[in-house]
Amino acid sequence: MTGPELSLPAAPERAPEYGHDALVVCDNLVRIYQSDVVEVQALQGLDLLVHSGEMVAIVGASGSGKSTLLQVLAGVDAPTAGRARVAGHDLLAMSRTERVRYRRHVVGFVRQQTSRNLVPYLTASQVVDLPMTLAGVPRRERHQRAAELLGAVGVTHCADRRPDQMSGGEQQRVAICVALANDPRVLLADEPTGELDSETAQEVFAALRTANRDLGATVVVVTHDAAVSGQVERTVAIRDGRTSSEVLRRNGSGVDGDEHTAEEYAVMDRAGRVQVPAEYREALALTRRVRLTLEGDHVAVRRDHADDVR
Ligand SMILES: Nc1ncnc2c1ncn2[C@@H]1O[C@H](COP(=O)(O)OP(=O)(O)OP(=O)(O)O)[C@@H](O)[C@H]1O
Repeated sequence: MTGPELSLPAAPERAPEYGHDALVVCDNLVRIYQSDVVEVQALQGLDLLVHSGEMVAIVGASGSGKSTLLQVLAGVDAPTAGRARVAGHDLLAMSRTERVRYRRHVVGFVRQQTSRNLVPYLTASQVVDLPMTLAGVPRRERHQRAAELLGAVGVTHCADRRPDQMSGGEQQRVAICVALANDPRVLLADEPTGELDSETAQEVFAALRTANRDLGATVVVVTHDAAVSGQVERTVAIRDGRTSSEVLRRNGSGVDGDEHTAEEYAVMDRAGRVQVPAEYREALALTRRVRLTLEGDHVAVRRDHADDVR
C-alpha cells in the first residue's frame, strides 16, 4: 500500500543577487585609510551599478571619494569591506596574479596628469604597443591595433612623436589608446580633462565617446567638468563616500529628435535609505525625526511638530 504523497511547500523564489546583470557592481563598499593617528572613511557604504555599454560620469566635491572608487575599480587599491565586482571579477578576493591579469585585460585607466599616462622616451605607437607586448600579442597584430586606435581618436599624426612633441589633448587621446590597447571591458578615467582648456577637453571627451560607442568599452569617468558630465546619459553624484543622487539625460522626441531632458533622482539604498538634500532639510527645518506618509503615488516627508515643543 502506498501512503499519501508528501507535498513539501515550494521553495521560496530567490530574489536575484543585487547587480546580477551589471558589469560593475559596488555593494556597500567601504574603504578606510588608517594611519597611526587618523582614520579616514573615504568610501562609506557606496552602492553603484554600471551596465555593459554605458558611459557614466562620477561627480562630487573634493574629498568625496571619487578617486578612491576609481582606484578600487582599477584594481590598484583594495576595499576594506563590501562587495566590488567587475566583469565577474571579485575585487576583494583576487590573488596577486589575478590582479595583474585583471589590470592588463579587464580595465583600462587614464589619469588626470597627462605626463603620468605616457613614457617620456616612447613615441605614441611604442607606448600603445607596450601593454600588448606585455600581454604577448603578436607583433603584426600589435602594429595593426595601435594604428587603428590612434586613427579612431584622431591622433595618427602623433604616431612617431614623443609626449614632449604633443599637446596635452593629444597626449590624453594617446593615453586613451594605451588604456584600450588590450580591449578592456571597462575604461576608467580620473579627471582626464582636468589639465586642459575647454576646446581640448572636448576633443578628449569625444575620444572617450568613441571608446564607448565605436570600440565597445563601458566608460566610467570622474570629472569636475560640467561640460563633460552634461554630455553623458547618466551622472552619479558622490557625497561623503556614498552615491547621493543621479541625473539621467534622455533624448526627447523633439522635431529634430535632439531634445534632451535631464532629471535628477535621489539614490535609495537597499535598506530603503534616501538622503534628503540639505537645502530641503533647511527649507522645512527637518531635523532628527520626520513623518512619512504614503500619498497615493508618492511618499511625503513632513516635519514632526512634536519636536518643536521639546
Ligand atoms: N592614501 C590615502 N591615505 C589617507 N587618506 C586618503 C588617501 N587617499 C585618499 N584619502 C582621503 O580619502 C578621502 C577621499 O579621497 P578621494 O581622493 O577619493 O576624493 P576625491 O573625491 O577624488 O577628491 P578630489 O576631487 O579632490 O580628487 C579624502 O578625505 C582623502 O583625504
